[in-house]
Amino acid sequence: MKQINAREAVLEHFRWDGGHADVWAVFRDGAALAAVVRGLAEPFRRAGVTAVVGLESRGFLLGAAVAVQLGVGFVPVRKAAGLFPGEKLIRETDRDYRGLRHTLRLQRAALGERDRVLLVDDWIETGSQAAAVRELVLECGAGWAGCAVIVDQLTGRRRPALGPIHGLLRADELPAALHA
Ligand SMILES: O=P(O)(O)OC[C@H]1O[C@H](OP(=O)(O)OP(=O)(O)O)[C@H](O)[C@@H]1O
Repeated sequence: MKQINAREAVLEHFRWDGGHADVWAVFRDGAALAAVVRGLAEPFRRAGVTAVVGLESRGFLLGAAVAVQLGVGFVPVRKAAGLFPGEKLIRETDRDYRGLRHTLRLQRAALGERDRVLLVDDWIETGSQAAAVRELVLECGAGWAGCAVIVDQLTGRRRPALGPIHGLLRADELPAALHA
């Protein structure tokens, strides 16, 4: 498979549809998906990461792929619905980019004090969901390695606590023509 640059891969395949970002379109192309996964993993290869955490739903796909790149396991954070066995830690988020609050769940046995955790997601905007994930991770006694995201649109107060944040692109780098 031809190797392409992660940023170029996103810019080529990313779509706006009815005013909404369609990040799934990036994943349909095998070379683009591979480039994005490598690009997300790269800044954290020597960061001592022992586990990747991913948020339902796109964070599941990307997080598991980045975990394989880093040679570590994947830990899911699920939203309210869906079977999720065992003891859970639970956090309510502040309002996210859609004005919604979510109930996030993490299996208590998934992480411990020896872990250093990287959050992988497609997009960060208000950081409300990432902040709740970080609280869950810390409640397990694990350390925080930062965030790897495709699009970094985070401004404001949450940035220092969630960092380092490595984004492949800033939201203002996405082609304006595609906003239509
Ligand atoms: O920075 P915030 O304002 O908290 O928003 C970022 C989160 O929102 C999106 O997920 P979404 O809730 O749309 O779920 P999805 O992946 O199932 O579409 C995105 O994948 C992040 O997880």
